[in-house]
Amino acid sequence: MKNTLGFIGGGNMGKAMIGGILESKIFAPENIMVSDLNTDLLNTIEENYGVKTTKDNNVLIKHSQIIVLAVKPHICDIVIKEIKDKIKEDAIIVSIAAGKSIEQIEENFNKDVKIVRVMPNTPALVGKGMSAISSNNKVSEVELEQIINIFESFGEVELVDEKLMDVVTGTSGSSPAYVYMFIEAIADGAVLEGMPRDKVYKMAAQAVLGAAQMVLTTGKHPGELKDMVCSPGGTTIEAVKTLEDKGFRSAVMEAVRECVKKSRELS
Ligand SMILES: NC(=O)C1=CN([C@@H]2O[C@H](COP(=O)(O)OP(=O)(O)OC[C@H]3O[C@@H](n4cnc5c(N)ncnc54)[C@H](OP(=O)(O)O)[C@@H]3O)[C@@H](O)[C@H]2O)C=CC1
Ligand SMILES: O=C(O)[C@@H]1CCC=N1
Repeated sequence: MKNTLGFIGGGNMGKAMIGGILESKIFAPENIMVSDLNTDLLNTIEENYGVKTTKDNNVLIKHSQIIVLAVKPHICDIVIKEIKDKIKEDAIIVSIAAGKSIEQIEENFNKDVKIVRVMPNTPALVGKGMSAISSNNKVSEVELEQIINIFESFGEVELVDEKLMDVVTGTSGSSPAYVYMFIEAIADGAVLEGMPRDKVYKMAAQAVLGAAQMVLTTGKHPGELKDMVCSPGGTTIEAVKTLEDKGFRSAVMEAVRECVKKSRELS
């Protein structure tokens, strides 16, 4: 039972985490189990990752010390109902469901359970995840450390006050989607101007990667870094003016706000 990890739900986020964890080698494939309703998906996961799979969530909880709820938020209630009577006392439940509060999960279990709430993101798959973590008071420091180690194996971790979790969803949980749209839009602009499509995604993505790395490593304000690209009377400031005219910042801020609102509604 020790050091066994189970994923209930082998969809996009479950697979991204499994990929990141296996790459870092903190768990051997035979110590990871995935349960899902979809047999084809389980077969693919077993083939690609070499982990154990089952269609029965109660088989999974028997084999796993740490159980990640990686199903859609409304499915969590159904899954908890299914497993709550058989859950072991020392099991740690890790919920990654958007908008599901620790209190709601405790109510669903209706008994003392160790619960950690995490908001990860899909770049976990390539070791560049960002995860925010909160836990209830049943989780010991050692156990929390164990969970932090798992999420640090595929990226960065921040401990946050649970009341900020919905904001985290809008900030790092969902934002990879906004960034992919941004990359796609830069690429489409380049194609419009005659660049072959096979080159544009690399160019746009590498620029985004490098810019993000600049924010993380220089400690400079993003505005200062932007100013460093804008030569006086040059090309970039023309682009910046157009983005301002079209409401780029406001659109992104509104998008984050709507995302956070939806996450709050889920609770
Ligand atoms: N995707 C992301 O970027 C992120 C997602 N999350 C959270 O992760 C959770 C999963 O999201 P995501 O991976 O995108 O969703 P997916 O729909 O891709 O994956 C969920 C998986 O769970 C399966 N499932 C449904 N019911 C059950 C059940 N009763 N028992 C076992 N498995 C079941 C689904 O099967 P089927 O499709 O057949 O229903 C599906 O394969 C959500 O709560 C989301 O809020 C958090 C951070 C980021
Ligand atoms: O779209 C969603 O609901 C999930 C939560 C964060 C990212 N994807």
